Amino acid sequence: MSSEPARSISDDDDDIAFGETLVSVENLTKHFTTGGGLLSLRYDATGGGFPFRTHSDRVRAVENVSFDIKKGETLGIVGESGCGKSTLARTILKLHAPTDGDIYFKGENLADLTGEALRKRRREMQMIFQDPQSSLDPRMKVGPIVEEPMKAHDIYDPDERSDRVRDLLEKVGLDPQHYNRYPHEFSGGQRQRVNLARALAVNPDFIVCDEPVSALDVSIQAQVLNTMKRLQREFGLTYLFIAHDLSVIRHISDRVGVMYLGQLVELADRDELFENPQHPYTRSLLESIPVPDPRVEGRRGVLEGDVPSPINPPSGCRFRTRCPDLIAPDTYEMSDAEWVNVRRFMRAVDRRTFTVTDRAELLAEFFDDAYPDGEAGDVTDRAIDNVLADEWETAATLLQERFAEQSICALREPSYEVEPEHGTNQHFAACHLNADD
Ligand SMILES: Nc1ncnc2c1ncn2[C@@H]1O[C@H](COP(=O)(O)OP(=O)(O)OP(=O)(O)O)[C@@H](O)[C@H]1O
Repeated sequence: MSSEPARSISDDDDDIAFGETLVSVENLTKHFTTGGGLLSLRYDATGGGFPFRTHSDRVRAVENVSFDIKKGETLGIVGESGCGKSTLARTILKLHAPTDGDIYFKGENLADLTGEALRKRRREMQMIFQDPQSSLDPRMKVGPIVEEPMKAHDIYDPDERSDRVRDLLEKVGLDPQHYNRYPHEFSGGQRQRVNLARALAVNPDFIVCDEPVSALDVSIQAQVLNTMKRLQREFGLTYLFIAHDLSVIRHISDRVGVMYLGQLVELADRDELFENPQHPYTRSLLESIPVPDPRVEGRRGVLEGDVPSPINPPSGCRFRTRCPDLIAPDTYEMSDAEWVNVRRFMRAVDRRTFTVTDRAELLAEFFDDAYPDGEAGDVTDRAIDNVLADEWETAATLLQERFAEQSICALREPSYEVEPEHGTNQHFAACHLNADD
């Protein structure tokens, strides 16, 4: 966390002390319903032209997410595209209505606020988006763009506002003389600085940054991130910082949350998360960071398989269908080596990643060192017969039902606290491997 700000420009009497909880997100859930609205009204070509309604799908974009953010800290949220990062950000700021769960800001439940109280909280919570170009009106000069939120919230008189704009332009690293320039006259990095000035114009406490440097050249990213850090110290800001790029997250965050398919799967201090990751998904993400020296060999490409649909996510742990550490079902007696082979065979059948000509070849490829006995062996035998008879679908279903679906990873949703090795803050990891038994 950055040190106590040298100067606070906040005018509030309800200020939260540095290091105390500013934002609390509790069991936040956001589902989108698609396909069942007006757009799904179709004309039935065979039935007299009356519109009929198709079934609707429920996209589980964010599910049961909880965390606190302390005043003055940066909480980074990382995850692959589509895992729900933007939806989480927008729901926290009430740009989407939550399906369930609560958001507390300065101890107040945002759901309970209306009118002036809600307006005030909205002013205190600002957002910066990924694309600095499209979030700036090309017909407006930069001065009025930065001034506009002050007008909207009716704060400061007109002279104060334009002085404040010039001051803010300087603070974000731009020339105050650029007041009369248009957005297209700036580079991408400069435009993101204009966005920062605009967000700061209304004295926020909390800024949600949704991929703010992803559209920028790598060489510019660090400069903008360093400016954001400096502004954080100067104005006592708290950031929720969303990115898919782990190096960006590592650079800016005090704590990091990892999202997968709408859920938070791990949350820990920055160093703890990067040095002692406890969720197989986090480990896979960290291992997929490109190695600068191509001669250094890592365990690369471990994130196999597609991300399942958020409309019908897997039961239990959502990462289990891709997890390299899926836990063996305790219904069978299997050695570790046997389970590793069964799991590899099951995944390969599911994804049809091999061709076979006969049983001996298949056994050599998957079960050279260990073949399961007893019931697990019978199931594997049947699956092999199915594959050899070109009945892949039957084999895949059999293996899924008898092995994958019997694992604790499929049967129970995981949620565990882990003893941190770095620092003393909470380390949360939603993986059954962390169950202490
Ligand atoms: N308005 C919407 N209506 C229906 N589905 C939506 C809507 N907004 C997002 N989604 C779906 O919710 C899921 C999460 O999307 P979201 O944009 O939050 O992910 P993300 O992690 O921010 O991805 P990216 O980094 O690509 O922006 C996706 O499956 C997405 O298609």
